[in-house]
Amino acid sequence: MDPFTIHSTPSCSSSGPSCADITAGFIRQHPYISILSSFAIICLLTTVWSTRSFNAPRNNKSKITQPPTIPYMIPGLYHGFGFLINGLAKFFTIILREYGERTPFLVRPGPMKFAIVTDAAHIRTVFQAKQMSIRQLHAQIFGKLFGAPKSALEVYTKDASHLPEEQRIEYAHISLPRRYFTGPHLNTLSERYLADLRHNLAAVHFKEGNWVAIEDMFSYFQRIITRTMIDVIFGTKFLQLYPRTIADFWEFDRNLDTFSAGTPRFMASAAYETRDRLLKNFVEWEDLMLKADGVLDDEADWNEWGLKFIRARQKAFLSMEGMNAEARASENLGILQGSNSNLLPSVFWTVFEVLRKPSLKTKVTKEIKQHLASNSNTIDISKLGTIPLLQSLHSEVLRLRLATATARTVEQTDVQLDDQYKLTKGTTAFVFSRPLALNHALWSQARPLTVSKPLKDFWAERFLTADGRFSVEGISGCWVPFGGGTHICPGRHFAKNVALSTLALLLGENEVELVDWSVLDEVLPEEEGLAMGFIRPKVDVPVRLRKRKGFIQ
Ligand code: HEM
Repeated sequence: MDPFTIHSTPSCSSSGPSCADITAGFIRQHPYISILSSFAIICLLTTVWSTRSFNAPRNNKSKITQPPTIPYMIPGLYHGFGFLINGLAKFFTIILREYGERTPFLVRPGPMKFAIVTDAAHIRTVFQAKQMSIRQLHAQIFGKLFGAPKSALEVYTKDASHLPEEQRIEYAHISLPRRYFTGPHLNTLSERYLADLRHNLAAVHFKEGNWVAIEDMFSYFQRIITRTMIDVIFGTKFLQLYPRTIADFWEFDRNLDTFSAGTPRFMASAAYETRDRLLKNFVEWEDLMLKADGVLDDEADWNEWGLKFIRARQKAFLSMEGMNAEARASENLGILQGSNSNLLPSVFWTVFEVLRKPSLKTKVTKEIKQHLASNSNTIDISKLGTIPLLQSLHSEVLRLRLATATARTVEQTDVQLDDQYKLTKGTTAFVFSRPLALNHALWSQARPLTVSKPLKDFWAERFLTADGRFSVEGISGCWVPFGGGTHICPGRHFAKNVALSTLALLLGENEVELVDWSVLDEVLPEEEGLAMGFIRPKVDVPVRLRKRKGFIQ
């Protein structure tokens, strides 16, 4: 065949069928084309319309309305697709990166309505509003993330005000942690942590006089500190029975987004199997505890089955209708996650920042030496937590290296955010710690001294006042790593004690050095917009440790 011959193709000519006829015939033969093109047109129009309404200036300023909804493509589904494919953390990260400057606004993954607030006054309102609660969110979290059975979810949402206090979920979630993570209980708990950490460090490999190389400080901390936290909270029996828990927990934690997006089991079977194993172990462990004579009523702050706090919770759950063994196991998985997930990076970055700045290391070591317990060369944890420099160091780590999210849902009447916007029933407001932590205008207005160094940089002294005191006065609205209001993290004092006593133990009882200074520039990723989670070191940080003879002199 002549390669240059132009072959005839169906064309629109005056003699043959018209263009419209050909198109109509084609569409009749392929009806899905018309459905797809109608859908594309609807999406296009919806995008144009929703973008215009999001950007439109507010004409009627006297009318209080809901915040605008960020642009979307598909009516009814709104932003549901992005939510499903990305999971909660990535979804919010993308949204904050794009619209973070324009809050408050609404995001709507399908039937849910989320409000994003970053203004300090709005956040105060959200934390304090009586009409907002955490109930709906808890039902979601325990159902989706921690695998609670459907039959238990009502416990989180139904009104239990007619029941005795001990049979309400708030008793286990608010009253008990407040009681057992403060005052004398906090001291016992923190001492226990320090003793167990010392024991676990010694058990690994430390001998006086020998340098021990650690290839990656982050995974080393993951193993040793998670072990210590589990020994303290759930007792030493737990890891004896289920030694795989540490690895399983971090595998579970890595997959939180999979669970929050509601990914079906067949698409993430390994993640679900890991969670099943953790839950099964908690069920079995509790069963053994309940069979052990007198353990549940033991008044000691700690025994080999864990903290009194855990036993008191188990007892409370046993009296609540719907909280069966599986539901109690998900609650324990929640405690395992809540007590380790953010804690680990906070300890890692605290130690890392001190090790990489020799002048800070010298100052911190001097403070630790000055605050040893009287008459002995051991660490006095309650004193440690009052040293201004260490308090500031810890707060700065939480400000810059963690990204926490807190949420509350409007239960009944509207909540007025300001003279323009309100949140209506069913809206869940999200507060993210990180956009606030990096908001220069807010910090400089609240306390100008805090921005003497750029907020994107780590500055251990940021929270010190001109006369050297530690204070969050004026800046508490921009620093919310622990959430706020009634549900503010009850473990925050313990978290501080853990981070600072780990640092003091490492520096005081050991010599610790970074091995490879050349990796320092590569450790920190650019994670400005991260909405939830923590800044993970990009490369391994090798260190070496040598046990001192006694405590540092
Ligand atoms: C640096 C470490 C930690 C951070 C950044 C952190 C952060 C948070 C945040 C943001 C919340 C939600 C607060 C709210 O809704 O307003 C929370 C709740 C909670 N945290 Fe922590 N947390 C840490 C360590 C711990 C530890 C060590 C424990 C216990 C041993 C703990 C126990 C809890 C509990 C039980 C809740 C639930 C409170 C409730 O629902 O009322 N946390 N935490």
